[in-house]
Amino acid sequence: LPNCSIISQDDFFKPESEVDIDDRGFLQYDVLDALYMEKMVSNIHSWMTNPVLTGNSESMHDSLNGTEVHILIVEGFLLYNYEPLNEVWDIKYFLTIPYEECKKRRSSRVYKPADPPGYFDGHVWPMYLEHRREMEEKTSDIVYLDGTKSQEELFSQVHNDIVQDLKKTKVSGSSGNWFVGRQ
Ligand SMILES: Nc1ncnc2c1ncn2[C@@H]1O[C@H](COP(=O)(O)OP(=O)(O)OP(=O)(O)O)[C@@H](O)[C@H]1O
Ligand SMILES: NC(=O)c1ccc[n+]([C@@H]2O[C@H](CO)[C@@H](O)[C@H]2O)c1
Repeated sequence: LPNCSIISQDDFFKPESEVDIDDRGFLQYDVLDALYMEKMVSNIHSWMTNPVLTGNSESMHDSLNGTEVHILIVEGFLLYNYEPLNEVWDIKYFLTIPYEECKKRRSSRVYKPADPPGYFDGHVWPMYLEHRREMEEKTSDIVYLDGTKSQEELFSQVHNDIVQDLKKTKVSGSSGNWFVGRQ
C-alpha cells in the first residue's frame, strides 16, 4: 500500500505502577484505563493533519488518480470501545479466534510483566467477552475476519479490500487520507 503508516495501541500502555490491581492480585491490563488513550487519539489526529510516515513504512510516490493518498493502519485490542475514535475509521476489521486457539496463542506470548497463572481465564478472556458485547451493541459496519485462516490469506483479503475501496474513492472523486482499524 502506498504511503502507509501504523499506530499500535500496545505502545500506549501505562507503566505497571499506574495499572490497577484487583483483589486477586491481577493487574487490570485489558481495560481502556490501562492505556493513555488521549495520547493515542492525539497521535492519530496529528497524523490526520500531517500524515508523516512512521517507522518501518515505505514511502511510495504511487498516486491514485493523480491524488496522493496516505493510509493509516491502527492496530490494537480495544479500538472500537473508545468513543472518541468512532468517527475516525474508514474500514473496521475485527479478527476473531475461538477460546481454545486464543488461549494456546496467548500461552506462547511473553508480555512484560508476564501473565501470572490463571490470568487468561481470570482476566483476559472475561474482559474480551465484555468488551465484545459492548462493541457489538454500539458499533456497526465491522468486518469480521476469521483469525484461524493463514496470515497470507488474511493479508491478501485485507489488501484487496483496501485497494478496491481506494479505487471507489478515486471514482467518486474524493481524496485524502484513510484510516483502517485492525483489532
Ligand atoms: N492467522 C494466524 N495463524 C496462525 N498463527 C497466528 C495467526 N495470527 C497470529 N498468529 C500467532 O499468534 C500469536 C499472537 O499473534 P498477534 O501478535 O497477531 O496477536 P495479538 O492479538 O495482536 O496480540 P497483541 O495484541 O498482544 O500483540 C503469534 O505467535 C502469531 O504468530
Ligand atoms: N504491552 C504491555 O505493556 C502489556 C503488558 C501486559 C499485558 N499486555 C497484554 O497485551 C494485550 C493486548 O495486546 C492485552 O491482552 C494485555 O493483557 C500488554
